[in-house]
Amino acid sequence: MKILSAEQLKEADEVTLKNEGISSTRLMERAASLVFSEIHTRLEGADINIKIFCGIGNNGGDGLVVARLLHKYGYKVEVYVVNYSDKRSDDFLVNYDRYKKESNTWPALIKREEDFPEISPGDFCVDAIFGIGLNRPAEGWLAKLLLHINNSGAFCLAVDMPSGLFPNKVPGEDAAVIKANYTLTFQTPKLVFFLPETMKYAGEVQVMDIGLDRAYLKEVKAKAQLIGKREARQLYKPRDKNSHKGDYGHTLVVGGSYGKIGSMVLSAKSVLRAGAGLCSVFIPKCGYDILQTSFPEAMLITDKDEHELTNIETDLEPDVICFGMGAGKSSKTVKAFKALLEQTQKPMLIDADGLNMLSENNELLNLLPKHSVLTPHPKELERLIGKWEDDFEKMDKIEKFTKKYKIILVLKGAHSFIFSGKHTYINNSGNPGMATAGSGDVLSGIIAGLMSQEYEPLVAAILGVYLHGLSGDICAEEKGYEALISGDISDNLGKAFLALMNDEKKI
Ligand SMILES: NC(=O)C1=CN([C@@H]2O[C@H](COP(=O)(O)OP(=O)(O)OC[C@H]3O[C@@H](n4cnc5c(N)ncnc54)[C@H](OP(=O)(O)O)[C@@H]3O)[C@@H](O)[C@H]2O)[C@@H](O)CC1
Ligand SMILES: [K+]
Repeated sequence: MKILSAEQLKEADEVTLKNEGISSTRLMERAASLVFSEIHTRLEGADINIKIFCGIGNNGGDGLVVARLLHKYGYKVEVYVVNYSDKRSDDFLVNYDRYKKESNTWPALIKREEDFPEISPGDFCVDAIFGIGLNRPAEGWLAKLLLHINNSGAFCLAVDMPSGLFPNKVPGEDAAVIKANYTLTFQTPKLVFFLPETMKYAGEVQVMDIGLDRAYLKEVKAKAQLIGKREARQLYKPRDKNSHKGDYGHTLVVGGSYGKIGSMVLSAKSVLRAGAGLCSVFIPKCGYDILQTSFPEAMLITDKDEHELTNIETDLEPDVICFGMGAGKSSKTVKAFKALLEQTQKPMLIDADGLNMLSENNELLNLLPKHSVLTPHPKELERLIGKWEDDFEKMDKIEKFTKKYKIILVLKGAHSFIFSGKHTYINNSGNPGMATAGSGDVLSGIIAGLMSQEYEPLVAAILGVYLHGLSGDICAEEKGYEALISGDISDNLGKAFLALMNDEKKI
């Protein structure tokens, strides 16, 4: 699903009005009616106090439509107009009158702290103060109102965006922003719902299709795309019945050092679980028994050194090399890595200590084969590209980095981001149970395993990250977050492939 900017959404709004020949009031009615339906479906006529806070722009107009419809259906509604300015939008005014007519009451006006209503923890608040039109931080009594809603302990549903959250930048540290429990957002998700610094504000997000112009939505160039099951499924290549293991490629997994052979077991297993035809493993001698015993499906080659990688020599011609897990970064290993890079033309997957070696020996970056996939977590990323001010600057820096070295970068996190230089893809599978040792080793194996099956590196990265998260979701259903360990993610990858093609299953 495309993630559009506020400017693009406004343009889509205008194109829709023109092409459908409808008024903006009609479009507001359509959008806000969906919000009402969603609330009505969930509350089922419950006898609770609903407090609706409306700004004076179009987000406030949406709030007034919701208020009118809830009132009509017999809900106990109190409406507060947050009077931060006298410049009311036309559709706000239309719906202000409609609300008054429907309810025979005047909404309460909030223009200073003394006007704040008491909010009980059992109340249901609707935040329709600001949407995508926020252009400066909320200040003074307005900021206090946002915090008053947050501190009330009441359930808060945000319309389109939590108020105080900018669509295109990170709010300052002391900024007042609504912390919504739930956000019903119009047409496309907003980028800030997925960035580590801002994702806490939106709570659970649901996208409402308000029927903006299809042709516009199809044509518009989105800066980022959200990857859910539908998008991931389109990337999957079904197997030909008449095929053999040679058709699914050969991955060579290189890494490991004394005490860190487990990471190699996890990566290598995941290579085959992801469907690669063959998997060879190159490790220091000390890992021989461990690997042969725990993963007999792999072919094994050892370094001359007992404890670390010193010379990665093989006669193999793998389709992809997955490098770095548990490798350490001694000077001997750096030398071996350099020699490996010099011999390799095909895109590689580089993870963990492979990334750390790149950060400490920048000249190696120039040796990376084109379209290689790097899979850092935020700390490894910082070592690679330096510090950033906020998530937006981080994204800019990553874009430049990926363009400069012609690589693909997977930034691991609650929502992993995949950067191709031109586009950004945001993964929407996975859960907090996956924050566990070895989870990244499994991901490297999955992506490399897909690369060896002739998935383009970018496609392998996007599909691999999605499947990794989906498998984690399946594991979490069975085991809960705490007990989930990374071997489970690898072992359940088969179920993830099945779930990818299965509409009936919830995940
Ligand atoms: N996209 C679509 O297709 C549809 C969109 N719809 C809805 O429209 C919403 C966007 O509405 P909107 O443009 O009127 O902006 P909104 O967020 O209500 O802000 C209002 C005004 O607040 C002001 N202001 C800003 N910051 C401020 C501050 N810190 N402190 C004080 N004032 C501040 C600023 O005015 P300024 O003072 O800068 O002139 C701004 O214009 C969108 O989120 C969705 O809910 C649907 O109805 C239908 C389909
Ligand atoms: K809002």
